[in-house]
Amino acid sequence: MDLTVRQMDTEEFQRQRQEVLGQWPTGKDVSFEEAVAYQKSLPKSKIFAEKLAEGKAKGLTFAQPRAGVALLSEHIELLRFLQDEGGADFLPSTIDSYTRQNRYTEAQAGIEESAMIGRSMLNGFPAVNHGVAACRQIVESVQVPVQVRHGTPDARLLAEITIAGGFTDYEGGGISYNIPYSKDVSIESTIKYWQYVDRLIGLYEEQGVKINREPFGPLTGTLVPPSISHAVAVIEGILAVSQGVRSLTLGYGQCGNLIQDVAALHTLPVLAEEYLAKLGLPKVMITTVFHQWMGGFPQDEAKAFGVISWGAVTAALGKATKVIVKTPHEALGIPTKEANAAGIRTTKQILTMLKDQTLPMTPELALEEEMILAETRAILDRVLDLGEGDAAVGTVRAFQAGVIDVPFAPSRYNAGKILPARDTSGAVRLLDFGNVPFDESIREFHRERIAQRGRDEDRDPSFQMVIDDIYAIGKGMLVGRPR
Ligand SMILES: CC[C@H]1O[C@@H](n2cnc3c(N)ncnc32)[C@H](O)[C@@H]1O
Repeated sequence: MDLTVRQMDTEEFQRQRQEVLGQWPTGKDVSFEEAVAYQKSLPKSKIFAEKLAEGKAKGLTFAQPRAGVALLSEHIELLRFLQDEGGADFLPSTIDSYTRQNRYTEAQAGIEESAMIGRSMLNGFPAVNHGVAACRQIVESVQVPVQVRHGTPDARLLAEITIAGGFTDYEGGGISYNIPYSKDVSIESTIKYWQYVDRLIGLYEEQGVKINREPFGPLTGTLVPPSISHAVAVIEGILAVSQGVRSLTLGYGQCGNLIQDVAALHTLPVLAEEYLAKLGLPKVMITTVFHQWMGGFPQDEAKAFGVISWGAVTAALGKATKVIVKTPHEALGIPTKEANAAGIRTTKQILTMLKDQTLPMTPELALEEEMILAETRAILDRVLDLGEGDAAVGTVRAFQAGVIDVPFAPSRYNAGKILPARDTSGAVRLLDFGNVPFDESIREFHRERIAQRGRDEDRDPSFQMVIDDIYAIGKGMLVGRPR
């Protein structure tokens, strides 16, 4: 395994670059020097890292939707609507599934079909096919910073084109865009692909261009315990900073219990700073992003707004820098622009009402923070041991050993031995620990709380609880109580 966490050398980067820019005709429009000049021509109001820094300093929580459609003019119309009618503080361009799999020929067919039929036949914006000039048209058509949101294991060409196109933030990572999104792609290969992405951004940073990076926190979005998602987020932060990234937004997907989720938001930046320092990496700007519930949603729109609101409350009380907004069409599919804007307005109403409130420190909150810190440190320390100090090598070995194990992940590189279930207060605990390196005191903490739920529900803790929890929110509950 020639994988290493060390910064990619220039020769290797340039060798890959020739291949990457040749993967689709639009790659030929990318010129690094010209793109640096274009990025530097952008007003500060369009630089993601600048606005994030301002929000962090002021203790604000910003709202950002997901959104993407096939054709450029419709995509611009959609983003402007979400900015003007939704009040979005940041805008996305959610990339379609074909592009995420580097299937640009099918993306092209989707564009042509959409133009013919008059509606989007893709589930996102095919940025590679549209190319650099089209991305710049998007950036120049809106007033707020724009981010690339996707799920791409090999995201090298997408990064080249969208960053040259003026996007100032790039989501994803070699773990978080592999394990939840692929079945048969090795972790080593995607870590390497993403080291290219992060090295490209490092080269922009060396030219004075700020590009923020946002590892994908929620992973499978299904009962992922904070320690697992935090371990992945911190590792992807380490991998990115090692390649020259200097601005990170670390993410976490809502689990649903307020105390646990606020504890997760408090501890994530603490852990990132701790491990970046431990590895002697430079200090970087760290912000947080909270994803409103990523699991199954109620079909009923009023109930969906309830779920959206609960996520907004948690983001506000947990002082996340940014919250990713869901829509009342979540259970149905790609939302209309009206539904998407409504989700943002609902969220911003709550963010504004709660901006002067915080959740007080209580013994329960302190205990949750202590547990998340202990659990995540146990995982990260084992990863570094396995890698003999190299976080990249350690990550590959940690997945092989089941030390990092993401619940309900499709990847065959994921052990899939751990089993999460909610305790009686709705906090996500582990019913089965698999091979995650938790000591007896941590295990007892989880076992006792799940046992208490069993007593409350008059049933033995079992896989049935997990199934009930997965369907619970769609049925209007949080904890999947038996009939
Ligand atoms: C990470 C998965 C989330 O992204 C959302 N999503 C995916 N594609 C789009 C899209 N094109 N427009 C709006 N939301 C989208 C989807 O609803 C889900 O909540």
